[in-house]
Amino acid sequence: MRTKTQLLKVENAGIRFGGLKAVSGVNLELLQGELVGLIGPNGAGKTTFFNLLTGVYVPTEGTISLAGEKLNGNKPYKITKKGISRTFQNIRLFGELSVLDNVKVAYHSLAKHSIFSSIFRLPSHFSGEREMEERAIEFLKIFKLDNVQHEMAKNLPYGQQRRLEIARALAANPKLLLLDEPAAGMNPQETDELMNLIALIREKFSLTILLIEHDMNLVMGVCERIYVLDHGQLIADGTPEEIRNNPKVIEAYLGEEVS
Ligand SMILES: Nc1ncnc2c1ncn2[C@@H]1O[C@H](COP(=O)(O)OP(=O)(O)OP(=O)(O)O)[C@@H](O)[C@H]1O
Repeated sequence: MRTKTQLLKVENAGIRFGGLKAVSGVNLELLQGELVGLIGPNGAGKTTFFNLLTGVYVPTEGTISLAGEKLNGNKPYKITKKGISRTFQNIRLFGELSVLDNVKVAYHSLAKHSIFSSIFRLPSHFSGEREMEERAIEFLKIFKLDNVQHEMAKNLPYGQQRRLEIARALAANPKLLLLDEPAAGMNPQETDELMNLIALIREKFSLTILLIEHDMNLVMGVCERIYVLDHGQLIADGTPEEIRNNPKVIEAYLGEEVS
């Protein structure tokens, strides 16, 4: 059997806000191509952990490396370029821009053609722009959003906005995609479709995915492994079956409604 390469390595990472250790001593590893869940009760530190991975916060302890390269201290846009993209718990789209432009914006941040060629509208600018648009439309097709490409993002129904956010994150060509509660606010049918979509994009783009989700059916259904945070610390990791039966996890969730 071929061994998989390590993509993300997090060693003893944490952050404190004043006296509060929001995340502490986290060790986590993702292999290339894995689809892994990150769960935990409200306030456990999941989103803060994503903020550490993406450079929104600088860890006050530990190290984070992607493909062997240390990321600590890099600005978020640099970390995106190095290969980590994310979606947000509360959807963040450019509401006044079209669906297509929302995806193209992500390409622009990575575009090879220079500002000089853009300002002076040189041929290289137009070929770059055309290529970008074609690729963006390809993405929208995968997400079944090509038929609404000229709509303003803010006018899309909620489920489509969630899909657009994932499409935009993917357009940055990440190695690692972080999804923060992608099924929040979706009905069961939309959630099912989303599960299939996540499996499909992982396959198609050889992606590694880390998924925060409160919907246990979704997490248990698609993830190969799951990490569990509670009060900022990892209390368990394992297969969905192991996590389901782990007494520490059950205790952490006691009093919480597990959907
Ligand atoms: N910038 C900040 N300043 C101070 N405290 C913060 C900051 N960001 C997060 N926290 C605190 O860190 C803890 C973890 O919050 P976080 O949002 O990461 O939890 P979560 O697991 O994502 O929760 P939920 O499932 O409800 O989204 C909470 O106590 C929160 O109040």
